[in-house]
Amino acid sequence: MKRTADDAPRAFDRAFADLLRRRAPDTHPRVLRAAEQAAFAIAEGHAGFALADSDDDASTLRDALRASPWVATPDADAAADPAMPLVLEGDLLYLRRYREYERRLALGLRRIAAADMPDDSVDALDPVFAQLFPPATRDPQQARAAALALRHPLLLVTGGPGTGKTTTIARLLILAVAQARAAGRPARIALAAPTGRAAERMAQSLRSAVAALREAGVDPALCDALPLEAGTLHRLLGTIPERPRFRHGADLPLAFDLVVVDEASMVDLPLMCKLVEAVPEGARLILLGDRDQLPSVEAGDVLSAIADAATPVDDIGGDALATLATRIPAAAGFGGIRVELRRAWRQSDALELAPLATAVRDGDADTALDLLRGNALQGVHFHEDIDDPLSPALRDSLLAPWRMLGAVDATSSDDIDAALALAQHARVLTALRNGPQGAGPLGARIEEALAGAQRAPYFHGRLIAITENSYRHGLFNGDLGLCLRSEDGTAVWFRTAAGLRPFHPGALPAHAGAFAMTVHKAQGSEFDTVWLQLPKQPARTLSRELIYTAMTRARTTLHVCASEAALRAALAVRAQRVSGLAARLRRVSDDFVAIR
Ligand SMILES: Nc1ncnc2c1ncn2[C@@H]1O[C@H](COP(=O)(O)OP(=O)(O)OP(=O)(O)O)[C@@H](O)[C@H]1O
Repeated sequence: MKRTADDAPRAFDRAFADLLRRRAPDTHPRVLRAAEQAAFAIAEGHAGFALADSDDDASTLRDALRASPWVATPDADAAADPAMPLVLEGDLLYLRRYREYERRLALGLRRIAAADMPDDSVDALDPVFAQLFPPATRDPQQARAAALALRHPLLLVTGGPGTGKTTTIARLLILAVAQARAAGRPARIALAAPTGRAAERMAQSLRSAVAALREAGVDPALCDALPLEAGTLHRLLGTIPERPRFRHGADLPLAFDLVVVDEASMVDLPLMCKLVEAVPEGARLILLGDRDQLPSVEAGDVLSAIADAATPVDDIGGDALATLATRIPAAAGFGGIRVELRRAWRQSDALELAPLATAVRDGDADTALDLLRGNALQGVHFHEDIDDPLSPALRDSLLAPWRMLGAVDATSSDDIDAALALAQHARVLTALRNGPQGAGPLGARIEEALAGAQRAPYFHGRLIAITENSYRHGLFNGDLGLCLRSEDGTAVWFRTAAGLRPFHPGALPAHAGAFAMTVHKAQGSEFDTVWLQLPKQPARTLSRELIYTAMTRARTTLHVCASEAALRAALAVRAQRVSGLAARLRRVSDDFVAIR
């Protein structure tokens, strides 16, 4: 991926290069340019700058960097000299800080994956396993994932929407609890996700999966031992006000034996590093996610890199737990195991998304356009060349659910609860924040259409979203609030962990209008109806992962407003990130396998 004029480094990146030049005026301009690119790479979501992307000849640049006093060239596992701001490893130039995150993350993952697991016999668990995964109706990948978790400390469970990740985790946790009980150990389990919304969704799906298992006759004592709450990773690790570091880390590990992280594709490099370092010796880590979704906005496409380095498992056969739970030799990987769930189980008569999602994921624009234009997919509507969801043809159906909010009576908590559900029913998703098809201006125009140009800032029926975590309020990034007027004045209502709660608008943490939001912000959420509005002109943020993520947020109805040109441009781009993590995990794996 060659860089183009519109992804030029920012003033900040230039200032960094300038600082190096002022400190050592004889620094080669080539090195300064590369330093600027390494700083800019972080802003673009990469872990480092690939020399192959430079305008300079890569081998001349490599030599210049090696000769520079600003550039450390340590061994893969060794810490870089803190006096040097840049690190060159292979053909990647890193800012030292991010190289250290990547190195520490690789070491941490290797440590977790190499841990000895108690060599419990699993024979006693056979009846539970048979009950959880009745052989006649079992999805073999789901059963494998659950069985492998008994003997592997590092497991990735990947798959698209509705492939049964939560269903599998519920069963896997029951098995893990049964395993711990049989061995007389406590089962200390933590459930976490990168955002409050994703954590809440994880907990909800898990609760309903466990309720179904209970109904199906699974031992209530096992069901009762499962955690029913999930929190954000920040909460799990323990934020310290005004400080970037967490309470838990290598020196104060988490007090859990099994940590399960949902929506792991959203976790960035620094956070994954801190999480992994806080996982105690001998504990298990399970990462769940959809690797085709947009990676985190911040540096790293961490889940993809770990998945690439992990050993894929889909060929161990047999029906018995003991066979399935075999420890897989880590010959080709670093000890991490990956099970990919492929079958989509969610039955929705309303929305037939799978063929379109697959075409988008594979970047097959011809098929995607045929499917959209053919109008044959249940629940999917294509509005070709429409660059405004408020245009006369669409306006009424877009606004209909939100117009009903105007009539809500804010005195009855049942009505408020129903209104909050209704408010969350539909959402406009955009690729951009600004510009005519950006979330900001579109959201403002929706508000105007609902409440007029002279509207009160917190008009009755306005939907807002919290944009920061506030433990004090019990409100988290992505939480949705509905503004309602009553005799007592205007209040913004939220569903919090403590139930339905009103807040005074002036007392809220940072927030923004929420009728329209960017796809990035919508990650980890789902809506009955999604209106995806693409920009009129092809834009840099477009990628097939962005379109895939947006489309898979829809539960029953998907409207796509786009031109052929914008769709084709988006599907031609993969949101891939430059990262040394997979290579680092594979390289260390050689030593690791030799040691084992
Ligand atoms: N093996 C199975 N047999 C029957 N139904 C299944 C099976 N696995 C999953 N399901 C059903 O499919 C639906 C989706 O499953 P689940 O919520 O576990 O998927 P998920 O991968 O976690 O989805 P998402 O990422 O979209 O939340 C649920 O209704 C679940 O009951």
